[in-house]
Amino acid sequence: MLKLTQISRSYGRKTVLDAVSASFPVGLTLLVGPSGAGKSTLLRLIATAEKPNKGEVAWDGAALPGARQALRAALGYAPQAVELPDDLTAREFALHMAALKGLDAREADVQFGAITERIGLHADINNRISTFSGGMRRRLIFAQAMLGAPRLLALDEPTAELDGETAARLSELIVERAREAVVVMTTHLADALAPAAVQVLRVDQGRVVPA
Ligand SMILES: Nc1ncnc2c1ncn2[C@@H]1O[C@H](COP(=O)(O)OP(=O)(O)OP(=O)(O)O)[C@@H](O)[C@H]1O
Repeated sequence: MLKLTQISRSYGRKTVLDAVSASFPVGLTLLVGPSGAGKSTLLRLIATAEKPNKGEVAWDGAALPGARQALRAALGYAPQAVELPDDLTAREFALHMAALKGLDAREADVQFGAITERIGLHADINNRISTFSGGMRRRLIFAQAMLGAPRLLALDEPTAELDGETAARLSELIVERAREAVVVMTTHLADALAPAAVQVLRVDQGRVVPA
């Protein structure tokens, strides 16, 4: 379980999140809200890619920073925009990410094969990332986040830029993982996944409230 208590985050004078409290149990939590509302900011705070100005993040009942390593060890994170190493093949990149997570290389390779098979990327895993389209890059970012069966999965618009069928395949994997993991996902298209979610939270004007 992930818990945020009275979290605030500002950029300069702009307060993006204002004393936000929320709990994220095992299952799928969807974060919705208008563009620029702070959904990605909230996800970066959860993924420890950024620190709040105020407030507390707790994982498994223990507060950060003490619990930061435990949270990171449990984390799979698919940010919205990230620069990928164009010279590597998708598989090389995935194995690099797996090594950073401390996963066994052979096991990670098998997992990467299975995940990419499910999301229609398998035929391309030995191709250089430089040849990848936007949708292929997004699927690769998603696939690396899923390595190691993370107990905490933070996904920023994972189905953006994907066609309906591919988005549905990703969604299936997300829902499967959410059976045993805390999954927090931002989306502009909550309708399709809302029935599978334990909660839908709306981020707007500094607040996070049930949608
Ligand atoms: N590093 C930063 N420096 C300054 N301002 C930032 C930074 N990151 C985010 N912001 C601002 O914080 C606000 C929230 O941005 P965020 O990306 O979290 O919104 P979002 O809800 O994810 O939007 P979208 O749905 O368009 O992805 C925006 O006004 C954005 O300009």
